[in-house]
Amino acid sequence: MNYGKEHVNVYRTYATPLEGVREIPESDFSGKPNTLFGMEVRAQVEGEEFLPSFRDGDNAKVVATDSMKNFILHHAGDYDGATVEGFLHYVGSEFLRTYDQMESVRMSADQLAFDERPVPDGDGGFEPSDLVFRVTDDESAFGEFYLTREDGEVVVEEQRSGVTGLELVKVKDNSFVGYVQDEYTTLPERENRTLYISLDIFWTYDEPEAALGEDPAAYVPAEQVRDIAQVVFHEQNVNSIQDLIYQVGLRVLERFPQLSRVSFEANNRTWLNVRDDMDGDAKVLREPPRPTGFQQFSMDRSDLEESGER
Ligand SMILES: O=c1[nH]c(=O)c2[nH]c(=O)[nH]c2[nH]1
Repeated sequence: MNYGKEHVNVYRTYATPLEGVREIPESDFSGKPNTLFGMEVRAQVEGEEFLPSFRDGDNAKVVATDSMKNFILHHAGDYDGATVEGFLHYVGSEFLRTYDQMESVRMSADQLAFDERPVPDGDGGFEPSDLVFRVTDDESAFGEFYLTREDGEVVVEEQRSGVTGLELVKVKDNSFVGYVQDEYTTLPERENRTLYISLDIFWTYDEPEAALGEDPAAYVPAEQVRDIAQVVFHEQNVNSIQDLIYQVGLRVLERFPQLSRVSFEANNRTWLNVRDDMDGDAKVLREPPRPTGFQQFSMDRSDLEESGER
């Protein structure tokens, strides 16, 4: 039994900048000004006291989902941190502190991305505008907290962070060979395909509080995980999407010892070759027809230890 509000879009200007994150070799991301901090938030609440609203039509304990929306919007103005996860933990905790009938809340959000735009710096070069941003539908940071109350205190039951909606194409140096060949097989083996994937990556911390970003050196920015995926894709000649996401997972666990788990949802969107008379690596490609393949994989630190032993 639960109810809540979703698609609560909130935009906060001049939020706290994210500074002091640890840098990694795969990424030039070292923080962001958060001049424009947007999120699409979802709030889901649970509690035995909501049963009469379902069973008897008695709304005495119901906080209207419209009020939940107002609560989220209002608290975006009071949040003094720099991360999606931090905001979700803050506003989720405030729900539990404000409304006794809420026993637990599941707060999640996708960050709405805005790109800095280059403008002349007056010295012959360019610098990012601090005023004008491009609205994008690029990949976005994701956060989720499931919070409950224990002895009157808010505790974290579950935490998940992520980056979703990555779309990457690698034009060559990907194969897909060696799979089962039987009477149902029509797909030709390919030593050098153009591989197009869409990818969501999720991670959980050993200590869920590290996801808040209050200690930036222990925080894992979605931008850095995105960059790891791109770099591993660039570097490795993989034999499948399965192979690729495993290699990305190892690198993420290696770079961020504060994470206990990383998981993937991949979709194969590889274009189809329409000509076999082109020179060299050149191809002409078209969209693939439905249906589409997917891969899901979850790994923890034991996978990293085993890979070191191989
Ligand atoms: O990377 C891939 N993994 C598969 O399992 C698969 N199956 C398929 O038809 N194409 C692909 N590509």
